[in-house]
Amino acid sequence: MKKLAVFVSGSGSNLQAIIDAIKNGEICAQISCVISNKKDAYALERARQNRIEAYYISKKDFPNEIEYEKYLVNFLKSREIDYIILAGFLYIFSEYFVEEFKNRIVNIHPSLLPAFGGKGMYGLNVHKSVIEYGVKVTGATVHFVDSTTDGGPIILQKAIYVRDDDTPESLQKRVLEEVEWKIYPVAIKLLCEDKIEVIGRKVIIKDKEILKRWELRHD
Ligand SMILES: Nc1nc2c(c(=O)[nH]1)N[C@@H](CN(C=O)c1ccc(C(=O)N[C@@H](CCC(=O)O)C(=O)O)cc1)CN2
Ligand SMILES: NCC(=O)N[C@@H]1O[C@H](COP(=O)([O-])[O-])[C@@H](O)[C@H]1O
Repeated sequence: MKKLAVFVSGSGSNLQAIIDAIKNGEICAQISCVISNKKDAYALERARQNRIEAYYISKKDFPNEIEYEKYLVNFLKSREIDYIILAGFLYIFSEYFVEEFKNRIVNIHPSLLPAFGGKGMYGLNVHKSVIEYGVKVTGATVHFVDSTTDGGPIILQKAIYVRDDDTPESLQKRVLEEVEWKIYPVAIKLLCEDKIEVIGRKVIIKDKEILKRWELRHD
């Protein structure tokens, strides 16, 4: 059974979707720990409610970023973590950390990358930019994490239409409910079942049936 570490900074609704998918047997994995860099993140409470080890570990408590990341690497390796799941985690890892877990860190971003990604693009900021730009479709992207910000190989995407009367808040709610909470558990299931192959920037999903079932088929 694969061991997951989930990194969070906020309310943890994506964490909850993953917890629920494990509980209902969709994902065969164990969340070994939840780690947040925000002490008051409700996601930590969600972990505790589900008897998952919850840790507040912040860069602020280390002399610099590299010491923070070295601590995290040792913390994760000592627990023999297989995959690192970023779920609203608002810290950008250096190349050092990413290389320690190459193609074993995934992230969900609330837009159709590469649009509306990069530094400063997180949470409501993304949906504000989407509405201001006037695009007709948006959605979410699950991708591998590399040394860039939001530029890693794309695993899954799903689109929804932007409505004329959407606010950033209404759009965020729909992207979470209709896209994120669906595609992230599917992506993690595929990862844990070794059904994802990465060839350069291309990501091949080796289980077309699950994509069809979740209307994520792309060929
Ligand atoms: N090396 C990588 N690390 C991370 C990635 C990544 O793709 N590569 N994804 C992010 C998550 N993310 C978007 O999906 C993201 C998170 C945070 C930011 C950002 O600009 N953060 C601010 C600080 C925000 C705060 O602390 O309140 C900043 O760094 O100035 C952009 C994108 C996770 N890590
Ligand atoms: N760039 C990263 C980013 O913006 N991530 C976004 O933060 C939110 C976290 O919500 P949650 O804490 O309820 O899962 C989610 O919408 C996720 O896509």
